[in-house]
Amino acid sequence: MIGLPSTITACLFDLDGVLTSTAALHRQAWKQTFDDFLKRRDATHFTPFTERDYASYVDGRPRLDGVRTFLASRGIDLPEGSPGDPPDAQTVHAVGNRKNDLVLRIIDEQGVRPYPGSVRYLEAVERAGLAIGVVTSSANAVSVLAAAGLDRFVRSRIDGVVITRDRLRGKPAPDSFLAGARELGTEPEHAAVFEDALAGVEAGRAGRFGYVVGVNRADQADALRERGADVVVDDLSELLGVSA
Ligand SMILES: O=P(O)(O)OC[C@H]1O[C@@H](O)[C@H](O)[C@@H](O)[C@@H]1O
Repeated sequence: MIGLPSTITACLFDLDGVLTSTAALHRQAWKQTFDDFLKRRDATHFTPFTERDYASYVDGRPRLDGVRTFLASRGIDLPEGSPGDPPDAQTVHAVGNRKNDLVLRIIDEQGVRPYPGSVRYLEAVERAGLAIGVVTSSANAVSVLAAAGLDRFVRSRIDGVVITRDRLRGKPAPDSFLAGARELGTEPEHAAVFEDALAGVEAGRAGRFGYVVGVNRADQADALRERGADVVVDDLSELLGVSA
């Protein structure tokens, strides 16, 4: 038993914070990036980037959407710029590049760890014969999946690179999850979404997926439920041995 309704034939997992512990590394890199940016822009009125800012404006969204959404929340509008902008330029792309340099350095230093409960859950899902896909906004998913040794489970992957290439709207829009379901040949009503980010749970609800599992890694169980999670767990292993 894997804790899902019997109508579910496919599972779409977010990556950072659901399968691997990399969500905390992204949060750390974003905080440093935005705090440096805000201080440099106006040191006198500096108000730090908070956990709440991360959950509301950045978590789960594609990198550049995170930059735009957070800066808009502070009334800051930067030119888009272009992908090759140097990290110290005053553009949306440059801020994104700065964060990416930093997160890659942090990942390199601290390593990528899959949650043991998530590995056990993936094994159980595989044994139960359900299809497995990963749907993440991160453009670094290929290397993170490989470093965590999880690529062997994954039949389809929609990531930040695919989202940009195919011009999909990022989470909280449902497009990336809908693309994941399509790749697995499943209708959304027969697929379950697994998400730790508020924007991701919202995307699962907006796409009318058959079941949305909220994974509570940041003390936000109520908010995950409010955004549309059918069930909230602290770890995927809680679903093992449970019938929904
Ligand atoms: O910067 P990347 O690796 O493309 O990741 C984009 C986003 O990917 C999501 O998985 C994370 O929750 C966000 O924190 C991150 O910003």
